[in-house]
Amino acid sequence: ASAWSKVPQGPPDAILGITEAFKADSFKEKINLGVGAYRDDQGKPFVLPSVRAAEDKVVASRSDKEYAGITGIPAFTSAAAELAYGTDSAALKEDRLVITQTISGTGALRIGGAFLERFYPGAKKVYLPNPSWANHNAVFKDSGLEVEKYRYYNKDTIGLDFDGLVEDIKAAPNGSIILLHACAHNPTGVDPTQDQWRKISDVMKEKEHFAFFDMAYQGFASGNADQDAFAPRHFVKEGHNIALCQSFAKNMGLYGERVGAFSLVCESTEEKKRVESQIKILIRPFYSNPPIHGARVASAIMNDAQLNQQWLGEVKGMADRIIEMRALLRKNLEQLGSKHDWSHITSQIGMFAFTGLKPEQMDALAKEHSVYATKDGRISVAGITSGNVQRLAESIFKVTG
Ligand SMILES: Cc1ncc(COP(=O)(O)O)c(CN[C@@H](CCC(=O)O)C(=O)O)c1O
Repeated sequence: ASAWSKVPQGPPDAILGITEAFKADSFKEKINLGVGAYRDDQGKPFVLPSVRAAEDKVVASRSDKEYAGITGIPAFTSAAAELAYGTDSAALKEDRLVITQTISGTGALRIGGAFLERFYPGAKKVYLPNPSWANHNAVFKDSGLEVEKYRYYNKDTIGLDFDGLVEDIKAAPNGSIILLHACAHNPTGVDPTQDQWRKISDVMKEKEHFAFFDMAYQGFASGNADQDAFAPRHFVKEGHNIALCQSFAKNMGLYGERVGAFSLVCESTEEKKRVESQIKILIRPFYSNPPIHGARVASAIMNDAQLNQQWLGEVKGMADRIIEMRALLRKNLEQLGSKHDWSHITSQIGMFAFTGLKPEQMDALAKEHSVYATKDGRISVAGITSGNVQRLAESIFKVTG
């Protein structure tokens, strides 16, 4: 028998599988609200002009194609660190930060998970918000960590279950690893307020928990990169030595270039050196060293004052279009006479709206209306355009009454 005769058929990916179903639909007015990837008002993928300009510079430089170091392109990682932690960060000034380039945000999470599995002194278990990004579970399980949940979302208020969150964080054994979405929570679009983040930081300090931040949407949530990084920066100011995962897929539109970074705030430069040596030992047998093109483009943007300003303006433009589509969808639903309260569509933030629709209603949207999104009721607002918002509202109205 073949070596693989025992290999079982696996299910399609909860998120990426939606695009496959969308592509298979021949209806010309079909709408894809599945994958969290930005689209312009014509529903087309958007390559930021600042990225095109930076890419032209990179190509014109005729650089060689030598290996990068194991932790990637230094000009990229130092700029990524400044973007995330802020130029005035004590961790940067005191040279206490380990940072490595990674294969986008997923790679950052995986390297982080693998490092914690190998070296975390406490329980090898990570607490994820309920719900969280569909891939978090597998990333940490495959890293060899156990996965638990903490309450995050209140389905009755379609808002944050803050009391439940605090209770579960307090109930976790001291020194637990807690995963936190820095901004634009996926899939709910519900973020703690700054005051709630302050409270979470206090509770986690009391419990000596380890804060593991996933920041996949910096700049993309509010349109302001500093505002979106409030939580990790506050935690570092409060003395938490955090882990942080960055993705440049959404805020730079570098999806397929796979540009990201993983960083760890350490106690001292001496500790940083030891930790960095082990991060390199961990990465080397994984993929040895990262791809250079995307990181060079991101570095060319962040290290050039004019391109960086242009980029930040373009990120704000994307965030603004998302916010506008939220308002349009809510308005259309209300104009159709829907009796439901749709205020969460405009109060949520970032790429996604958590509609509150049930799996069978999401199935109906796909089967009867050619509107594709994940079964949990999440819609990628970036897939909404001024051209399809009316049909989308009508479709949602029909399945929710
Ligand atoms: C919270 C969170 N972390 C990490 C990632 C990983 O992004 P990278 O592309 O590896 O940088 C995503 C992307 N989630 C989007 C995109 C599609 C996907 O990978 O699931 C989504 O949820 O639709 C995310 O939403």
